[in-house]
Amino acid sequence: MTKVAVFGAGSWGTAFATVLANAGNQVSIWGRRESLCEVINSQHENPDYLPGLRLPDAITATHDPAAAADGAEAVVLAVPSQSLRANLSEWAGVLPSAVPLVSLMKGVEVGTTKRMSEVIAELTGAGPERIAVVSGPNLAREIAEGQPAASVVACADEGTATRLQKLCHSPTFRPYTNNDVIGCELGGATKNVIALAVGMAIGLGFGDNARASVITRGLVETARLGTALGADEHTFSGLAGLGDLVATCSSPLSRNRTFGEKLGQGLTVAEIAGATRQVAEGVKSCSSITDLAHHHDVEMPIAEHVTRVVAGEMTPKDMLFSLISRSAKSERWG
Ligand SMILES: NC(=O)c1ccc[n+]([C@@H]2O[C@H](COP(=O)([O-])OP(=O)(O)OC[C@H]3O[C@@H](n4cnc5c(N)ncnc54)[C@H](O)[C@@H]3O)[C@@H](O)[C@H]2O)c1
Ligand SMILES: O=P(O)(O)OC[C@H](O)CO
Repeated sequence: MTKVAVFGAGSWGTAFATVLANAGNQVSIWGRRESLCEVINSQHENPDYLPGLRLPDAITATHDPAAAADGAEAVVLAVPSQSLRANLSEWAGVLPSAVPLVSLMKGVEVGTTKRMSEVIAELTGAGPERIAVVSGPNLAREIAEGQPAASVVACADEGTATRLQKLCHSPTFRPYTNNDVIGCELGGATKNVIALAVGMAIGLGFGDNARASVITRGLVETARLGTALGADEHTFSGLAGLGDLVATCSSPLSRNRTFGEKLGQGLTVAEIAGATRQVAEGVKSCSSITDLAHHHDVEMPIAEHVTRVVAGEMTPKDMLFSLISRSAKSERWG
């Protein structure tokens, strides 16, 4: 049986471990809290992130990164984007030197504006043929419940992507390969920011026209940034683009949409963040995505406005009416 290591015992790390186990692999999860690892091993459940769901027997958890990585034929990384650099500095010595490193993360590093695959390359020295990304419409709870979903395994090396595709193709999870790592990562990170805006519209009591308008124009600005950075524009109409954007902006399970909804209802960033242990990546990544847009001279009005709301410089209501009142133009991708 193939062993896969999953670093991160949160919602998605645990749900993706379930996919891997259901696809026939032995999975070792590294968890930050020893007490949670003990509960996963003894009760086959992750009560903090996926309460009430029984995990497959092929999943075990450990607080020891060397034990998690030992003998693994692939290493999956599922920690918050902004902690990845610090985490990899600690783990670099124990990660196997020749196996694929798979990012499940949907964020852009604050300060450096690096995508997660770039942080992985910098910290581990791995080449593009070893670094992959899994991204798509994959709300963790639904996946862990065994509800059907598709996703994308992106890697510059087709052979690596195909091997990883086989590792995670389960009876309910259908992965497609893609060689556009940049597009898949930017699709995943930017949809979180658009979901914040959609959530704000919902929190303000606006209806489906407002949501659909933000989703559609959000996809346009995501593709605009992506193509400026070298992504394939077709990626944005695929699972890691439109697919993930629609799932996230439609689902009450989305942490980013929910965060936006609470902003729209008048709560502050500090109040909302203080009330949850889960990460809403868009709250930090909105500023790095806006920075990326500035560096590449790309117009991203929704991301810009969300960044201002998160920084406390604008209210959600002012944001939506400011977006509407921008100078009128032609509908186009360029
Ligand atoms: N939850 C989903 O539905 C989902 C789906 C696809 C992708 N993702 C992405 O996966 C990544 C992980 O998200 P998640 O949903 O598992 O988040 P989560 O909030 O559910 O869990 C985060 C995990 O990281 C750990 N953690 C927090 N701070 C840490 C630190 N400084 N060092 C190490 N570990 C730390 C937490 O203890 C927890 O185990 C994010 O980038 C997210 O966007 C999530
Ligand atoms: O709960 P969110 O908002 O982090 O979104 C989860 C996934 O990324 C959906 O694909």
